[in-house]
Amino acid sequence: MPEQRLVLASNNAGKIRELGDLLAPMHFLVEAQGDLGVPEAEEPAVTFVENALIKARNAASHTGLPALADDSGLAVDALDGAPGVQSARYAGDGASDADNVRHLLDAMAGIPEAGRSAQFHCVLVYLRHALDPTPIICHGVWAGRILTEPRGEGGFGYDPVFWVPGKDCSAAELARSEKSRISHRGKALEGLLGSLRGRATL
Ligand SMILES: O=c1nc[nH]c2c1ncn2[C@H]1C[C@H](O)[C@@H](COP(=O)(O)OP(=O)(O)OP(=O)(O)O)O1
Ligand SMILES: [Mg+2]
Repeated sequence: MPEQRLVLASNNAGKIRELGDLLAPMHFLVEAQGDLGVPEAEEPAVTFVENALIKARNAASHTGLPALADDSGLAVDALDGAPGVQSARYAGDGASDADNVRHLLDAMAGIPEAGRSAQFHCVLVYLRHALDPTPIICHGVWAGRILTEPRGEGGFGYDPVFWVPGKDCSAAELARSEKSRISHRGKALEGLLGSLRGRATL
């Protein structure tokens, strides 16, 4: 089968790595939007699904290619779901992963272990073209707990402070393949690939 080009509507190197791994067995030639000159989209919405649609449509309209976007983040129960869709800019515009992690640990100072439950969410949107009226939309959730100090060198974002129950380590201490098997992103992509396989045309 010939390879179908697909633009990944993300500028996050960690996501691009993980999505690339997971898409490798499919007949896609995956290209990151940054390599195709796609300008970054604003993410003005209050839901992951709306932001993911905006990012996918932006990439599809600038390239004329099918596009896959990922809008994701961390929801902490003790913070009423924050940082949520603000996860990437929790410590302010242009914040680094380390800045955001520190801001989160400060916001949760003094909260005991039993009150530190949290979930990662990932919404993936696949558009065949910018005006595709039937996007594929998949949502994956990963439940865990927020540590009091970072642990591990792998992954990205909030992985060093996300404790994975059942694995007894942080998400940053998991092998990349193991994280992808159980993560919010891995689960969302599993759903997406199932929907794509059921379609006559990609
Ligand atoms: O598996 C994950 N492990 C750790 N942290 C994670 C993960 N998945 C999302 N996150 C965090 C990173 C960022 O703080 C926010 C996503 O924000 P989000 O706007 O979707 O992505 P982004 O701005 O980094 O890249 P882009 O919009 O170009 O795809 O949630
Ligand atoms: Mg973003």
